Order: sequence, then structure tokens, then C-alpha cells
Amino acid sequence: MRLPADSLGYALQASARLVAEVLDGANLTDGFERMQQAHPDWAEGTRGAVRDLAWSTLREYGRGDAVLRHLLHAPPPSFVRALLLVAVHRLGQRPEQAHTVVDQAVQAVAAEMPGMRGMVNAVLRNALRQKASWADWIGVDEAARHAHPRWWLERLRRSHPERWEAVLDAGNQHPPMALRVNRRRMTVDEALAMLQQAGVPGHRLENDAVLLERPVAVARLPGHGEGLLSVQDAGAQWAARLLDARDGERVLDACAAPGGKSAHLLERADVDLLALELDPQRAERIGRNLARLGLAAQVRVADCRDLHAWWDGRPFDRILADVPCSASGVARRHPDIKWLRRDEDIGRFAAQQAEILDALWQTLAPDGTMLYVTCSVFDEENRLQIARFRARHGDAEQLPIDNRPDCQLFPNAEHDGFYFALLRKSR
Ligand SMILES: C[S@@+](CC[C@H](N)C(=O)[O-])C[C@H]1O[C@@H](n2cnc3c(N)ncnc32)[C@H](O)[C@@H]1O
Repeated sequence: MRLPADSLGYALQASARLVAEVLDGANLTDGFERMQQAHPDWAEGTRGAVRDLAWSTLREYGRGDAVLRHLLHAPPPSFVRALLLVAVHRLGQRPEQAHTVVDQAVQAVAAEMPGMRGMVNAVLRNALRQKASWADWIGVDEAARHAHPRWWLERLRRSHPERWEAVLDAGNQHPPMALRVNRRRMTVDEALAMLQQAGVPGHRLENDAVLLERPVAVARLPGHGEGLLSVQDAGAQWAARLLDARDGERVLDACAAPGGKSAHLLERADVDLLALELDPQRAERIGRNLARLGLAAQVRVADCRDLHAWWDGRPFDRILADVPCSASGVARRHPDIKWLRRDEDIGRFAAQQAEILDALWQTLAPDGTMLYVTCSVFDEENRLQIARFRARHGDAEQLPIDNRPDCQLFPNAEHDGFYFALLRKSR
């Protein structure tokens, strides 16, 4: 049986498939991309509903899991468990629609696994009867309360003893949507007026980023196709300002895909840019992004650690090292990472980042600067990484950022979490 694509049952079914895939180890964004390709006829409303349910269920997964632990006596098939998680999330979000949610969840399971219909109905009705106890079930478990895995809590508490809870709270919110104005094509004031006229109001942030009042589909952004604007988090837009590349300089973006920061560097100055990327498919996105904006760079697929493979021996004036990391500062955009990553992964990222830093340092000109960037909030990838790098490289001087040794941005209502350290090579 097929459910109407504009029904809640359909959105519950599709989002439960995505959640089930993630809990079995798959990447959420890739899964959603594949699902959209398989349904080119989806209306914007259907796409939005499926996305919203899957993302917000996974953002809160720890809480839903704590509720289900009290309601299930044996583990159900992964689709059914995922459907129950999505439905429990929706029941919490929209208590006034409780009976519709239960009815539509039953329709959703009937369409996929008809034999489980009675079980889903019974569990959800029981969940409703015991709704007053949910807060206690969640409250006794710190990891459930914060909707993050326990190891993440511990690591964050060690890294930021004063603000770890605020960081977790921000990580559970819907992320803001910010735009970067292509300053070669228009001013921020012109962009704000154009957006206002299109019914997409926003305001200016630091570094000339624009924060939208409400997130919108990219298709609704005026001037996006023509390269006047790009979607880029306001925190990510700090990188180009901090690196401060000037006309005529030779610049390396060592980990470049999908090319957001490369594009920003090129919008700000006429630099000779080499963009490296390890993953060939992701590298293709750099060229597409730059073409939309009317910008150009040399794009190469290479492992930036393997200097023999890509470096011609000519040193760079500036290097952007936007390294692969845990992405713990952007978990609200990619809530699957909270549940897919393991504590041991952080040490592996740190080792890889150290190799990248050591390799790139050799390609930096004397007096040149390298900006190290992560979208992590864990010290091991950030402050400690840079302290260890400086201990290995006596010719590395750390330049202050806004009067501090480095800069840790925490996720908040304006931007995601990022870390920046600026290093100069002494002569
Ligand atoms: C944080 S993302 C970069 C985001 C990009 N700078 C932007 O602003 O659009 C890190 C990228 O580095 C790539 N990468 C990972 N290891 C790499 C390596 N050893 N050499 C080059 N690229 C690498 C990943 O595939 C990923 O695309």
C-alpha cells in the first residue's frame, strides 16, 4: 500500500527509513540525497517534512531512545524502532496532534511491514498514557538529557569546563542559515534590500555575513543561481578574513571541497589559488561552485600530505588548512555524527591533522601565514593540536586573533562552532 506523498504517514515512513539507515551506520546527508534522487517528483513540502523529521529525531535521539527503553521489551526490526523514534519525537513536538500522529504512524508501518501494525499501535498508545513520565525517564540519564553520547559529554566537559552545557544546548537547536555576499558583484546593503524584496529578510553580522530571519530553500534565494550569494555559515566566513590574502599572492587551500572558503578567498582578492581535495567526487563540487560565482582556481585531486604528488616546490604566501575533523561544532547540522562517531575517532582525526600540518608547513614561504581551521569544539583537535605543532616546529609563531592566542567559536544562534589558529613561519 502506498501512502499519499503529502500525508504525515508518508513523511513518517520516509524519515524512519533514513533514521534506520543512520542507526545502522550510514551517513544521513548521503541517504537523504539518494532518497531525493529516487523521488524527483517530491513537492517542496514533502522534502521539507521528511528532512525535518529525520534531522530533528536524530538531534534528539538520546531522549527518544530513553523513552523507548521503557516501552519496548524486545528489540524490534530497525525500521520499526526508527518509526517509533520519529513518532515519539513528533508526539513530544506536537502534543495537540497526538491521535493523528499515532494513526499516521500505524499507516506508515502498515505500508512497510503490515505484520507490525498492532505492535506499533500498542507501543504508541502506551507511550501516550505514560507521557507524564517521559521527563523522569530522560532526566535520570545525563546523556539522554543532553541528547549527546556520554563520551562526547565527558570530552566537552574536559575541554570547556565552564560552558560545556551551553555548547550542548546550542548543539540541539535548529541551525541558523547565513549567506555570504559575493562582494565582487554587490554590497551587503544591496543584498539585504534584494532579499527583503524577495520576502527573505535578514540582517548583517560580523565579516559582512547575512543572517536570515528564517532558513529558506536555496531555490527561494534571489541571485543564488547568478552567483550573487552563497549559503555559508557565518563562522566559516571568518576564515577568509583571518587569512587576509592579498592581490597577487600565491595561496593554497589544502582541503578545499566543496569550495566555500576557496570561493570566499577569491571574492576578496585576486589571488593565485591552488585548491586541493582528496575526494574526487567532492573535488568536482569546487569547480561547479566557483563557476556559479564567476571565479577561477586551479583544482587538483591529491592527498595534501603527499607533497611529491602535487607540489612543484614553489612556496605559498598563505595556506588555508581547513582540516578533516570530528565536526563536533556542526553536529546540529549533521546530527548523525553524534551517534556514528566513537571517542577513539578523535585521536585518529588528531593524528591525521598533525600529519597535514607538518606536510603543509614545508610548503609555506618564510614570513608566510597558515590558518588552521576545524569545525570542532574538542581541544585535542584544536588548542592542544596547535600547542603540539608549535613544540615540533621552532620556526612557528602563533599570531593573535582579536587579541587572543587563538579563536574558539562556540555554536550559537548566529554561527556554528569553529576553531582558528594563525601561524607565521619565521624567516
Ligand atoms: C572541512 S572539509 C573542507 C571544507 C572546505 N574548506 C569549504 O569551506 O568548503 C575538509 C575536506 O578535506 C578533505 N580531505 C581530507 N583529507 C584530506 C587530505 N589528506 N588532503 C586533501 N584533502 C583532504 C575532505 O575530503 C573534505 O572535503
